[in-house]
Amino acid sequence: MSRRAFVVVLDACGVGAAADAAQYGDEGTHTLRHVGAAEGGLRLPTLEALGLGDITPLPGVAPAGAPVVHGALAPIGPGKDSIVGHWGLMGVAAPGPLPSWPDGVPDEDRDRWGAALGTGLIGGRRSDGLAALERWGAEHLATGRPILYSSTDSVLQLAAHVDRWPEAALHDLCRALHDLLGAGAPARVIARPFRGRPGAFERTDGRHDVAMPPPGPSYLDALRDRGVPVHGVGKVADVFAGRGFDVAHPAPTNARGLAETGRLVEELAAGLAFVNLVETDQRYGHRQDTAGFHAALREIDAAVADWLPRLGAEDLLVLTADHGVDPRTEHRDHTRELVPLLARFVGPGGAPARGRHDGVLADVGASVLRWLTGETEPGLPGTPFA
Ligand SMILES: O=P(O)(O)O[C@H]1O[C@H](CO)[C@@H](O)[C@H]1O
Repeated sequence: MSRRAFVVVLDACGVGAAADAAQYGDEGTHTLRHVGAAEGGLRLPTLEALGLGDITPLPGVAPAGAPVVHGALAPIGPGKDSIVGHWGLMGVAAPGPLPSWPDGVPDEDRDRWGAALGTGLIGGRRSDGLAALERWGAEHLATGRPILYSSTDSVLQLAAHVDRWPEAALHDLCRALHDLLGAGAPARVIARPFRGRPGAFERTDGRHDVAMPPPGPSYLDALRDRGVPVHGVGKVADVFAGRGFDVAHPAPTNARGLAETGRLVEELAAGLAFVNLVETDQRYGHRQDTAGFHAALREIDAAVADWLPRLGAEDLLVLTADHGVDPRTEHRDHTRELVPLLARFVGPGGAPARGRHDGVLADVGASVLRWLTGETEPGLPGTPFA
């Protein structure tokens, strides 16, 4: 059997507040609806035809005549960032809240860490990433000390100018900080290299996430145990600390991610391609740039239109997300939301499978395992829809 599965994560494309969103201050959030409202309606003909507008009412997106399997999926553990979202899709939940610094890192900790690393650190506040560059970039250039900042997520970030810190050296420094913090480390320490001059700093494509391994086995491990090849595109292999992946294809931009996915649609002989398309989060979502967000969605829509005719009866395509980043919130952080499910595959009768499936993120991993191997993994959560 040479079955294939493509799971494509449209980063941060939430479809409405999760049941416990109030605990995160995220009542009433709905990323895609509010992006659509801000842009006078979403123009996404391919996703519309698949059934995006059947999942939830969205400005500009009509219900489809014959939607594929579609619904909304809820998170399976605490948190609302990429790492817990991607873990959740593959059946792993964080056992509890992971270390975070929503009020910033205390100065004494920042200075102690900086001394232990031998570099010194500046900043330390909770900050938007681009604002952090403008606030501390000149001081960083003058001192060489990397900029430390936090968010509401279990994340610490180190930003450094490429003239001061080659990207590889910054990646090593993030690994060193993660190791230094040991059991108190966040889920991720993220390297944010940048270039340019004050007032015109810009990030490079050299982002790197140093992540804690998932706290338990995932559907990726279940696939590998059964000899199924697993490919990661974009940051997905990083957020699993590489665990469960045979091949990682870098994709710092959506253009790269879409091109890599198109190539895998063409060439992958068998197995899973697990894809993250980062720009609706990193480039547009956190910046509350709804026009950019919509343009990125339209590029994805066009790519999906290109893939669909190249998929056969042995192929499963899942379009989903990991969390939200609602542009209407006062903060610019992630939002605790349900994520969309659009699953295109041929059902037992030989016709395209149709119908509604509301469940949890882990249903994606359960479906991939069953699609590719015919088996289930009783120790992991999730109900297959395929
Ligand atoms: O503002 P930037 O640096 O993009 O940071 C964002 O990126 C982190 C990882 O997704 C989040 O925790 C959020 O704070």
